[in-house]
Amino acid sequence: MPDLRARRPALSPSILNADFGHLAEAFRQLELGGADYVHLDVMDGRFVPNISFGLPVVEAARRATSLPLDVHLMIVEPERYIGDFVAAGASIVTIHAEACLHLHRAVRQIHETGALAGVALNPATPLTAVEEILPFVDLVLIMTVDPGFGGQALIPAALRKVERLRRLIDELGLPAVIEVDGGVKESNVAAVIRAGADVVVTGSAAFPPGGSTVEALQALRRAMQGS
Ligand SMILES: O=C(CO)[C@@H](O)[C@H](O)COP(=O)(O)O
Ligand SMILES: [Fe+2]
Repeated sequence: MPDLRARRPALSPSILNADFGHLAEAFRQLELGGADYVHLDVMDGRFVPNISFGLPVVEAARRATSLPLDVHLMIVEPERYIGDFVAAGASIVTIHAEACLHLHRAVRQIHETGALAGVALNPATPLTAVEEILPFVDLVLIMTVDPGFGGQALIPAALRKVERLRRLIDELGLPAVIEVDGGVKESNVAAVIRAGADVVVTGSAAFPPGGSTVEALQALRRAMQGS
């Protein structure tokens, strides 16, 4: 399992905006560009209005790359599929607090399967939704857009939530890392890191239409270092 605290700030590009006809090439580009993780956005058409992909793509990703797979489950009742996604190759399984009634049990289930556990919050969900589970998770994912689609603009108010979570985690001395997902690009990634992100997800910024993913990731990394 990856040591989430060893690589900070880390880059977890999402393949949502990649060319699905050439996924193996997308994984190669992410490795060449120096990605730390690969972010896989699983959407069920119920928790979010969009359907993306499921287990076969996670399995294919596992075969195509040695990078740790950071699986973001935007599905209702995620506890029903935790074992399957870990068996498919997920290193980190992140479930939404809004989608899961018994978070404590689900987080324990993720750990029992041998993966790292993350809990995600939508922009309108207050931090109190994760306060009680915070000591038990490896990662908290703060959505800076409403989930469901790539290419949306980051909601600036959501960064204030990242700042508050940073303070809370540091005050309590907890090991959980903060991942920020949605609308992160070269022009705002430094601000996202200054707000307290340990891991940043970039979807559309990692796969610019007609552009180079390797160059995009290198530019993001430079911007991250200038934070
Ligand atoms: O979870 C999601 C969207 O629901 C994200 O991971 C997006 O895939 C990120 O894409 P950009 O906002 O960076 O284009
Ligand atoms: Fe995501």
